[in-house]
Amino acid sequence: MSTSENGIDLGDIVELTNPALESDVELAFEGALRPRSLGEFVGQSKVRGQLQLLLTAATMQQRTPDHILLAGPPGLGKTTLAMIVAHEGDRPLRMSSGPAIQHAGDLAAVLSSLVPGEVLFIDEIHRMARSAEEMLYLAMEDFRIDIMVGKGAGATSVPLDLAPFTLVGATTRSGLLPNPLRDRFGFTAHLEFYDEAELEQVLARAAQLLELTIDREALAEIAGRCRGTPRIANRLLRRVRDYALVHGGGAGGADVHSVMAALELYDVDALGLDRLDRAVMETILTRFGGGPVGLNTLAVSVGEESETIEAVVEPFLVRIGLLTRTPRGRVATPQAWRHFGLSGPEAALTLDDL
Ligand SMILES: Nc1ncnc2c1ncn2[C@@H]1O[C@H](COP(=O)(O)OP(=O)(O)OP(=O)(O)O)[C@@H](O)[C@H]1O
Repeated sequence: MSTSENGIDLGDIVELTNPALESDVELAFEGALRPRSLGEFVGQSKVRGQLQLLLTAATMQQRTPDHILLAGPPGLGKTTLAMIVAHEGDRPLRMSSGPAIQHAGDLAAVLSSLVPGEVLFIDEIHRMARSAEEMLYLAMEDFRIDIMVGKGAGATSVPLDLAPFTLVGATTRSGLLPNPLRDRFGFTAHLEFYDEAELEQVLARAAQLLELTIDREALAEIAGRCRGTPRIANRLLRRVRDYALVHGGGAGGADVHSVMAALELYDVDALGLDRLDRAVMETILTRFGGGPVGLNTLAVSVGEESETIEAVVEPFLVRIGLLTRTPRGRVATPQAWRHFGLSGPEAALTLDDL
């Protein structure tokens, strides 16, 4: 089994070839590449500095760190940071998610079994049941919950003390969190998309862990196409590694030509737009004359959940200047018309043309 310089076992990841295990392999791959300390975590320097201060102060005072909310689009490192919070303070970590907490009882079971100082990570915290949310208010503030015993007129609430813990909540939609919950976090970190220099660092680190030889030009080419997102950077790197392996006769090195060929094969264009990004933009441009078009209409037209469009697709398209959000709906920018090789709203097709 091969072990990287950082002591991470990669052999079991590389050796798995059964397609049925592909998603497990992806997960293992993601896990193996996760930075384990704030020092290893690339980019987000402001957030790193803020977290470092919060964690150091808690250690100096020998108390549990304040509750932390991590907000931002998927794949920017929220889960990784939650793990680092636990790891840096040498604290146990419990992982859960909003969709798994559909009743107050689900949350009570988790909270009542926490050990002192434990870090509780709740991913997609905006999707937790309202009744659980209310229980969480008291738990976060007083490390206490009220358990209802009995039913109807005879029901009584019994207070239950909890071990002090740190809640790390992650959300892609911080706007959906009720204010009372948001206010109970001692610190909110807003994660931003990564710039290309940072993504090159993420990729160089991952290539080293994967023992893949790749030059700077090739790293820059991938960095420009990964939507400002480390998860996508790592995923594209994996496809490039496959390509280099197959077409390089097993030598395993990658250059800019193998990067371009691999990414073209997987339909990742020069701006890093993927199939869904392109479907959204082409729908706005060709079916709706460039917009404005409402979110729900757009979602139905491309056959995707409106939540996915809003949280995953749009932030990136807005960031790279292809889309603007207006009160009347989404509008394609002149840059979008150019990128898709169309000459302007007058070139839009009518519905009958499609
Ligand atoms: N700053 C970073 N430096 C290096 N690698 C990173 C960084 N941020 C994220 N990654 C890598 O990107 C992958 C995805 O990160 P992570 O799972 O933490 O994202 P997330 O924000 O929790 O996503 P989601 O919202 O979908 O749960 C991980 O494999 C991690 O190794």
